[in-house]
Amino acid sequence: MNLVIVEDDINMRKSLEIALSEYEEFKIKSYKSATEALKKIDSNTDLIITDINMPGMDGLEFVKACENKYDFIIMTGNATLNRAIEAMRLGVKDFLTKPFDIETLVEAIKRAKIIRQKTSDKKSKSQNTHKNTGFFSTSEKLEQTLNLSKKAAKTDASVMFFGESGVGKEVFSRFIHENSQRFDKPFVAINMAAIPANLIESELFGFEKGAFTDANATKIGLFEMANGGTLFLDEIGEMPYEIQAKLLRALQEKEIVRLGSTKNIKIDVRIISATNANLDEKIKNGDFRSDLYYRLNTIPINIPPLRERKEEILEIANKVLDQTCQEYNFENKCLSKEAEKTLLEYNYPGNIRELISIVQRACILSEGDKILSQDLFLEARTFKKDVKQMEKELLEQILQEECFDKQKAADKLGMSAEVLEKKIEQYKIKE
Ligand SMILES: Nc1ncnc2c1ncn2[C@@H]1O[C@H](COP(=O)(O)OP(=O)(O)OP(=O)(O)O)[C@@H](O)[C@H]1O
Repeated sequence: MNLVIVEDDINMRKSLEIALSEYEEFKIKSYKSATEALKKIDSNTDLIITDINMPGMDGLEFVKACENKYDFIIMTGNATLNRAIEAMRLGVKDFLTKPFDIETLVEAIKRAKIIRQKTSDKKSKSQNTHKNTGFFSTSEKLEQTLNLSKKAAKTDASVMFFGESGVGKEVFSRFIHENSQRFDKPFVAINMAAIPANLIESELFGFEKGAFTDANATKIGLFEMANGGTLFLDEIGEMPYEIQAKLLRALQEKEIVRLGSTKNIKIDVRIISATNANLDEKIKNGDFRSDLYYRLNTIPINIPPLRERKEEILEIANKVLDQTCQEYNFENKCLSKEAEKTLLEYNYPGNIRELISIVQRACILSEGDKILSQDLFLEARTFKKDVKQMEKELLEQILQEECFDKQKAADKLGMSAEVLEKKIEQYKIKE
C-alpha cells in the first residue's frame, strides 16, 4: 500500500515514518507541508495521512485541493477537531484524535484498504443512489425545528439555519424549498467554505465573456440558475466582506449584474442561509455586515446537535444499515446490544454526517450479520497512548543506536543537536 504522510512536526513525521516502515506492506513517502505533497503525490497513492494544523496550506485546504482523488486519514488534536469534522463534509471518512498509538493508525489504514476493496466494484451503483432528502427519524427537539420550518415554508421570508456541522441544515433547507410554492423550481446550493474566496463572486453572479483573463465564455451565476426557486447559502459566515455588500444589494434590488457587464438582470430568488459560526462575534469583529445579517435572518431556526437528540440515534443507525446493505447487496445486518450502547454513548462532534459514516463503515467491515461494538471503531476517536510517549521512545531508540552520540542521533532524526538536547532534558532520557 502506497502511503503518504503529511506532517509539519518533524518528530511526529519521523516517528510515524519509522513506526510504519516496520510493516512490509506499506511503502511510505512523507512531506513536511501540504504544498510540497501536492506537487509530488501521484496516482499510485493509496492513502494520505495528514495533520490538520499546518502552517501555510492546512489539512483541510489540502483535502479540498486534492479534489476527492485520494483516501484520507486526518490526524487532529482536540483544538482542531472542528476542522477534522469539516473535512468529513469533503468526503474524508476517518480521523484520529491525537495522541494515538501506532497500532490504532495501522488498524485505520487497514480498514481504509478493506473498505476500498469491498466498495470499489460497487462504485458505479453507489454513484447512482440519490442524495437523501427525507428525515430518518424524529425527536421532540427535531419536531420543534420541523414545525418552525413548515411555517417558514408557507412564507417567502429569508430563513437562517444555525447549527453545528452535519446536523442537517441543508436537509432542512431542501425541506423548506420542497414544501414552499417554489417546489417545482430549482434548489441551488453553494457552500462558501468549500470554494476559493476569489471565485465566490463569479459563482454567484456569473460573468460575461472577457470579464477577466480566463473568462472565455459567458457563464450564468447561481442567482440566475436559481431564478424562481431557492438559493441556499451554506456557511454564510465565510462569505468575503466585499461580496457581502453585493449580495445585500442583490437582495434589496432583486436584480444582479454579471461580472464584466452593466446590464441589470431581474431575479426572483428565495434565500436560505446557514451557519455554524458565531455571527454575532463576526459582526463585532467587523467580519460580517450587520445589515446583511438582519436581511438574511428574518426567520432564525436552530437545529440542535445529535447529542441532544439521542433518541434519534438508533433509528437513524438502523435506516442507514438497511440502506447500506441494499446498496452493496449484503444480507441484512443488525446492531448488537453492545453496539447500540456504544452508539448511544458517543458524542458525535460531526453529528448525523458522522453517525451515517460510522454505521456505513461498520456495515462494510463487519463479517457476520451482527454489527459488534468493535466494528464501530469509536475508540480511535478517543484518547489512548500519548504521542509524546511515542516520541520519547523514538529518541531513546535512536540515541541507543548511535551509542548516545547526540550529534549523530540528531542528524539521523533530522533535528538540530540543540533541539535534541532540550528534548533529552524534557523527557528525562538517561544514558
Ligand atoms: N434528520 C435527518 N435525517 C436524515 N438524514 C439527515 C438528517 N440530518 C442530516 N442528515 C444527513 O446528514 C448529512 C449532513 O447533513 P447536512 O449536509 O444537511 O448537514 P449540515 O448541517 O448542512 O452540515 P454542514 O454545516 O457541514 O454543511 C447528509 O448526508 C444528510 O443527508
